[in-house]
Amino acid sequence: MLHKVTKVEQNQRPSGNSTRQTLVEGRQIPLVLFWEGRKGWGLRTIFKIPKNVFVGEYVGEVITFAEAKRRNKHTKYQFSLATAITKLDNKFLVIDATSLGNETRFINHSCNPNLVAKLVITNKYSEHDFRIGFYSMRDIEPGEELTLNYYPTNVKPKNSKKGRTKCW
Ligand SMILES: C[S@@+](CC[C@H](N)C(=O)[O-])C[C@H]1O[C@@H](n2cnc3c(N)ncnc32)[C@H](O)[C@@H]1O
Repeated sequence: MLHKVTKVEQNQRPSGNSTRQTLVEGRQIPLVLFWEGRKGWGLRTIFKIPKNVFVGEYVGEVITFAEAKRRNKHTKYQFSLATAITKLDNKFLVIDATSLGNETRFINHSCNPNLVAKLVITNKYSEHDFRIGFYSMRDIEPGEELTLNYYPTNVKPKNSKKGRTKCW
């Protein structure tokens, strides 16, 4: 699974409602796990979430792309950072939530998502100290499923044909 990481957050203000600050403070919104039929489990909110609010952090084992490929039967909960700046010794990194993770691994894909993934640099002295936060792209109504576009614009999902992306 590839996710679109749209923004690198650096040089945050020391105070104020910055992306980094909200991520470090942790999730403040109650979410529920919901059976979404053919999609499997999904996450829903029970309260309204305003636009630009931190919703959750994608956590798991941080592994190399090579190790992720080695685990190829268990890729469902792998969050690839291939499109971001996080190259380490020329190896792309992946966050694997298969064995260690939280509720954000149940967020399903949509071409019309209500969340966006942001790469948040948490240490101003090191670009390698990063975390992945999910933020609301718009107001999200109570009961709505939380969704993310898994695919960056430059990556075609397996089901795409000649640039046409099948959208769920
Ligand atoms: C990160 S998991 C999301 C949680 C998953 N639904 C579960 O029950 O564990 C990604 C997997 O969910 C399923 N999935 C996610 N979005 C979907 C969608 N829009 N339509 C169908 N299946 C979807 C696919 O099986 C995908 O490999």
